[in-house]
Amino acid sequence: MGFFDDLSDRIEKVDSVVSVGLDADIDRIPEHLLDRGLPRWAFNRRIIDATHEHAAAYKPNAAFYEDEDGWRSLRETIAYAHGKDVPVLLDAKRADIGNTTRQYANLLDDADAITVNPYMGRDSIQPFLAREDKGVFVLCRTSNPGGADLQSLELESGEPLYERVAALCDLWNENGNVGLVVGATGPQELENLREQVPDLPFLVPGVGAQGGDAEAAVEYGLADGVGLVNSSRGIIFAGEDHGEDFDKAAGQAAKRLKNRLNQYR
Ligand SMILES: O=c1ccn([C@@H]2O[C@H](COP(=O)(O)O)[C@@H](O)[C@H]2O)c(=O)[nH]1
Repeated sequence: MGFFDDLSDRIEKVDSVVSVGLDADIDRIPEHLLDRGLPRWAFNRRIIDATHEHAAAYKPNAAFYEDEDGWRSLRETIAYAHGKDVPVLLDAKRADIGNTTRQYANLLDDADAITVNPYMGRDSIQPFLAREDKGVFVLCRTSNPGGADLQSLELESGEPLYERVAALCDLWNENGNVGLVVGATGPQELENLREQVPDLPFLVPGVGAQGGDAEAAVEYGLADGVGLVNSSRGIIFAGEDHGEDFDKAAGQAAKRLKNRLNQYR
């Protein structure tokens, strides 16, 4: 069983395509958790307890864990999510020359899937692609306002660069473990890409705090029912003003997003 088979089972089990983004920003974690040994882990544990019934996957972003306590928190978080049978996609956006990227690929020893950057070409992500049982989501058309600066540049053929990335990913998908990252803030690009690569599942960030198009995220993000629509801040900080009960609000936010997305499935 590969990552996308496991994800498909999980989606069916919880009737949800919601990816809960665990961007455990230490500056937004409730104050009463800050005196814990690993506040980000204490926070994530409560978030996972409150949201796992609605989560097709968890997506911690590595940026929020890149220090000594952060890596420990991340490892505990991944193990805890696995204890609840939820796959974990590490949003790390890695890639480098072969010798270096082989080290980055070790991140997949813990996580089930990862995001990678295609800018350095196939060899820079090959060690990830070679992990047949793991998912590899390649940045294609990102959700940020500057995403178009390079990704929408027209090549001589007339196609935008992001479409070339998608075409290459289709070729690189020899192990059936490749997906694309396509933001919900670009519904037209989502539609174009779905038509171009009908078999590749998408990770669609940008609904929630970034105001992306939830309907397009579902309509075009899923390939044969498989894909992920992510919200991070909109779920995990939904209870920011609720003190000790912050987790209940997160659980409700995850459920609300699940129900909203399910209208379009
Ligand atoms: O194109 C992209 C790629 C990745 N992200 C990441 O997803 C989450 C979104 O967080 P929200 O709080 O739901 O806005 C975050 O980790 C981003 O780094 C993205 O937004 N867009």
